[in-house]
Amino acid sequence: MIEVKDVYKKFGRKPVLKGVSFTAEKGKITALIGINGVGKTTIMNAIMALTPINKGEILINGEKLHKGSFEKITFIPDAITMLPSMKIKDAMQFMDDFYDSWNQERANELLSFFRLKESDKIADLSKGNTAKVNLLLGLALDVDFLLMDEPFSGIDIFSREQIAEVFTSHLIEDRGVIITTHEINDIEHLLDKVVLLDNGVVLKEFNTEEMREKEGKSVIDVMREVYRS
Ligand SMILES: Nc1ncnc2c1ncn2[C@@H]1O[C@H](COP(=O)(O)OP(=O)(O)OP(=O)(O)O)[C@@H](O)[C@H]1O
Repeated sequence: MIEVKDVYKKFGRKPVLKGVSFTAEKGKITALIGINGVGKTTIMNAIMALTPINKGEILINGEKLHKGSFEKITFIPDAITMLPSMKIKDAMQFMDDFYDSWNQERANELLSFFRLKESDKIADLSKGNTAKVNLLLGLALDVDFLLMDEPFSGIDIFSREQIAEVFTSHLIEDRGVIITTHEINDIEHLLDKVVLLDNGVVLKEFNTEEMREKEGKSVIDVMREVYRS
């Protein structure tokens, strides 16, 4: 489980996170949702220890992030900054050399699923195909938790559907996923839990199935209620 406990973060004098708490479990997809600038990426960065927090605690399977944690958790950022000068096959080799958890079989499956060619240079790919490579490099790691920041950003509807399909086929198994997205419609049916953020705090955290069954509300219905009140 990932436990984010009462996390505070300021940039200069500007408070961005003001006591954020939520959990994300293995085998489930948890979505962090909120308007631009609410602090979703900051939370992802804090979980990965890419940005220091001012107060609070973040635990992964009950432990603070340490060197060994990077074999348990991986982050797929929204812009591929990794390995642009490489061909896809060299990027895969790099990942294999770097991570014990690299799973080449899964990488090959994803490569053919996305119809990517391993001889293609990453820098020459379209935005959608770059996002797919990004996803492939993250998903082919056998980790417990996967953090994905805006995997649908700037991607056409067909590629979005393809990526959403990967969520069900390759992603979950017994892994835990935290995703940030503005494209709720595409993946609402895949989400197990939603964390709605605003103004540096969690406004509401709910289980999507329970919400549907007990209150007959979709994620969008709850968002309308929470953000318009
Ligand atoms: N390194 C930084 N230095 C100063 N301010 C920052 C830094 N990183 C983020 N911020 C500010 O923190 C706030 C939250 O940013 P963040 O990127 O976490 O939001 P977000 O919810 O992911 O937004 P979006 O939906 O647009 O991706 C913003 O006001 C942003 O300008």
